[in-house]
Amino acid sequence: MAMHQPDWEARSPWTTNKGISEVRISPPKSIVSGTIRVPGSKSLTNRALLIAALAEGKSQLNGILKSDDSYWCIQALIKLGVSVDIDGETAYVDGCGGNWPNSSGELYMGAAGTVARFLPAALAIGRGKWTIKGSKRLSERPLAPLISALSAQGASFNYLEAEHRLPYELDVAGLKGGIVKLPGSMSSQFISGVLLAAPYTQAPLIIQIEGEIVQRDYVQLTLDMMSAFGITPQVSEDGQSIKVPSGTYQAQTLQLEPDVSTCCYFWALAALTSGCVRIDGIDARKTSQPDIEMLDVLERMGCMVQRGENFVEVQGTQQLKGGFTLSMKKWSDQTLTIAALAPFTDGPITLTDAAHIRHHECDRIAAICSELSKLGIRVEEHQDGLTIYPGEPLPVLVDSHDDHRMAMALSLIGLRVENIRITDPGCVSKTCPGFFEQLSTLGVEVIY
Ligand SMILES: O=C(O)C1=C[C@@H](OP(=O)(O)O)[C@@H](O)[C@H](O)C1
Ligand SMILES: C=C(OP(=O)(O)O)C(=O)O
Repeated sequence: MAMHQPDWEARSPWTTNKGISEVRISPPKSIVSGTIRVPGSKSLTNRALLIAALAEGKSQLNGILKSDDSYWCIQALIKLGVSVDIDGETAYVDGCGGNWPNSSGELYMGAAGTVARFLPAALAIGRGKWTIKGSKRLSERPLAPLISALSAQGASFNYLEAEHRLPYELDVAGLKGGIVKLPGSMSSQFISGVLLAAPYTQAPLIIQIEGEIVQRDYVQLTLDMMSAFGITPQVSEDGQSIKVPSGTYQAQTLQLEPDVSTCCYFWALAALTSGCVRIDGIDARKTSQPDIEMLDVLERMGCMVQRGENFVEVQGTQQLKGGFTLSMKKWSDQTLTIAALAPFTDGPITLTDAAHIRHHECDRIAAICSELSKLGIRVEEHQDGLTIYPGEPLPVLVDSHDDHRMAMALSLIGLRVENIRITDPGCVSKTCPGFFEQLSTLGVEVIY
């Protein structure tokens, strides 16, 4: 069967494993017990970078993620004329105060949904003409609701290939403000994207959200980051309307949290190996990153979880429990992780409310069903999720679909079964370039 070809152009200089066609994963030879540090959150990094670029003054962002998604965000900001200096995991951003120094050029978004959805509104507050391009997959991912909202606000989109898709030319001369209506059922990122630029519209802006929002907590992450830089929007009691005051973000020095979505693979590792993995730098009771919900599910499966003030430790168990249904609406990035844990539990697991992940880095529902089937695991595909049955995976070659989360989730199968082969391990660099290295540090056999 033909495997998905990587989109090499979207891999940044921060990628790892470039050109390596497959990786082979086998279980650790001894009990896993370790403490690790996980790189900064993609969601926090790209929000903080963009807000710092729009702010007045010089921000210092500590603990940034250095991955493809943040690289393309930084490159776009540099092309807009903002100075961004990286020293280790710290970014120094000299904000433009809402006046982009440059007004034209070509901007490449890589494969980053956050960049493609956050940047257009921020560009549209200024005057200029930009050509916006992205990876092949990003060019298939939905943008229409954001484009309609920005068009009604005064931005003009000229599509170079297909309507409402990347690549396009963007002609901008400021955003009017007032009421903006946006649906939230396809992606929360459209709402975050408009919010981030909203303090700079000509009149104060009010977002009216039509219907429900998937992964709503990511909108809260946006609101929290805006507040940290001095602009605090008001949210109506029912959560459907958000009023953003006019103003200018003020530069900050911030410490960003580790990426909880990445942490989940390592907590799942402990779960699957009866091992113990502690991750420093996370306070489970305080973080707003939605994927922290994974800890409750691991407990439900029988793991022991210790939530410390600045760490989370997961201790696995001999037999994981299954036999339940979970809604993934609020934290759907972990759908694939749970699907990879499910074969090793004692009962079927059904994951629901995740239809929108068909529009992520790949059609994630179809992709995970296809790869679990290749592994000999019984799965049923639903429009909005899947059911996975317990089983014994076969040692076969599986396809990462050029999707970091497919690769990281599928690698969990190799913690229980010798010689699980995964194509294109380099795709993890979208959010965690050091993923396989860290697996290996914890004693997992990783062979290229
Ligand atoms: O705003 C963000 O940082 C994100 C929002 C979510 O996307 P959608 O709301 O598009 O599903 C999530 O899946 C993605 O990994 C990060
Ligand atoms: C959906 C994801 O990414 P993006 O920011 O490209 O939407 C993801 O990281 O799982």
